[in-house]
Amino acid sequence: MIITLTPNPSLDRTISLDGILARGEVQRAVASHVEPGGKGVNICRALEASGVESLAILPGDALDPVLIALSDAGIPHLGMPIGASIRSNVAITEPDGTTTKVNVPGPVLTPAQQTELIDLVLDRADGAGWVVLAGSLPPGAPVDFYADIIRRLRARYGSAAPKVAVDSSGAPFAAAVSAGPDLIKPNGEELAELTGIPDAEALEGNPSLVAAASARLVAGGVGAVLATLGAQGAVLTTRDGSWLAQTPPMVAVSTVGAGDSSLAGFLLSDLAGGSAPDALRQAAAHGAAAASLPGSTVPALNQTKPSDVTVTQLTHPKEDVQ
Ligand SMILES: O=P(O)(O)OC[C@@]1(O)O[C@H](CO)[C@@H](O)[C@@H]1O
Repeated sequence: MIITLTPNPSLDRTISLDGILARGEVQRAVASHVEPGGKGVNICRALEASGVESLAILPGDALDPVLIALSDAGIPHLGMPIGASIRSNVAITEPDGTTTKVNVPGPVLTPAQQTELIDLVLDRADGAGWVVLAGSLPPGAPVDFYADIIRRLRARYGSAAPKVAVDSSGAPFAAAVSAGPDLIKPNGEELAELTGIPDAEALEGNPSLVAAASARLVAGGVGAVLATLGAQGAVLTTRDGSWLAQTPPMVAVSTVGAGDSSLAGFLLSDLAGGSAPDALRQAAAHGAAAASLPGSTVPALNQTKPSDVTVTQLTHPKEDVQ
């Protein structure tokens, strides 16, 4: 069982253009998709598509379009009523795969609502294999919101605590990293920010540098770093080493949620007893399959092609991981 917490979920609208996005112009879209979203929600959608038991915990009223869509799709979820609408995020995709995304802040969670949400996660985590803390924080939540959950899960369940994965951004991500989660899933930009590397683009294009930066986080107490690098592939770093996964070149349809699908692929392989390189291979296969689908559509395991993924071991100075 995998529990995800999405404290700032969204209704994702993806608008497809048949040309280039023109700022300041009126343009006609050729298609539009609406899906329940937010990183943890997407992860549960991907796990559910592959028959893996999961529960999406999120703030949201029973009649909110996001919760209705989750019910209609048969995604197990637990919504905490907030008396406000879940935000709507917009993505605009161009034929060459370029995706422009605009995310809005979302409804405020009061301190009492934050406590209630955290208690839901702590209570439901009993016996879970993984708890995934995913996405931005809603306005009103303190930066150590995720870090606090990690510490409280470990205080409550001790050696039986579920493993914790985090995918967020900015200060809340950095604070969570300092609590030593079992897995983090940054993209290149987030990894650069977490490790103080000024040139994110140079980092993304250099897998050995990604491995060395990730190794510093592992040395600091993070269990593993799954860095997703878009077309450059993905790099997994653990105390045992680093591996690079690469998929055949492709033109993306929509990259929205590809990172979430990668994390879902990693988790489902890990739950099935896969080795670190196996889990990385499935993560890359899931990410590529997601990018080939419209909107934030998630692939099922049988839509992914792990045999197309090349996994190679990377070297980085051993002292970096001690
Ligand atoms: O604003 P956040 O919480 O950082 O990201 C939200 C979001 O962009 O993440 C998912 C894709 O990863 C989308 O479903 C959703 O709109």
